[in-house]
Amino acid sequence: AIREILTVPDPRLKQVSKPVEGGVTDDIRALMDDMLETMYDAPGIGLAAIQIGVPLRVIVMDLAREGEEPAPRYFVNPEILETIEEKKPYEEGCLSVPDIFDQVERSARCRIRYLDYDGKQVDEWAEDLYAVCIQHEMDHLEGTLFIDYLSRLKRDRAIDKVKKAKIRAIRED
Ligand SMILES: O=C(O)C[C@@H](Cc1ccccc1)C(=O)SCC(=O)c1ccccc1
Ligand SMILES: [Zn+2]
Repeated sequence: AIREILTVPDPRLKQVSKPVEGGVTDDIRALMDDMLETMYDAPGIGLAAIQIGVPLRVIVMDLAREGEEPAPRYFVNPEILETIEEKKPYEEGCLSVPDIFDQVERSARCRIRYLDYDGKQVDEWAEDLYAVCIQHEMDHLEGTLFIDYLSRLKRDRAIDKVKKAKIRAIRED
């Protein structure tokens, strides 16, 4: 089912998400199915469970472009084990900070470990957009948004713009 995506300044987005206990159960898989459906509908390329109000360490992602075969990825209890020194800037967006885009620098490559949809442990290196997106999503699990890396002025302006857009949307209904 498509779930509501929380947007700033919702305080729930600042929660630190808890690890999934008891492995990848059918309930966790049902949650990830809803997350993926919600992400595709937005549309987006990633989603953390806290963005639909579930404070669990679960992430979904699909980096496939328009017209390409969907390539869904599922991450349960993901950890970043290593990052390299080299940093790269990228123009990021966030479904919880709609219509705001700004440059953020992150490690160019990182080594991640997680449980996949079937509960199997995966340990792999991420680079390019995969590295950018997984670091963005992992931040969500710590209650951190990409606008937290911007200046206070830019962050406050972004939050104000999202607030105003929400009020406009309510008036138009
Ligand atoms: O809020 C999120 O986690 C989703 C976010 C992920 C992300 C995007 C860009 C850089 C880092 C992380 C988004 O998907 S924002 C929407 C977006 O970037 C996009 C939407 C449609 C097609 C392609 C990109
Ligand atoms: Zn985000």
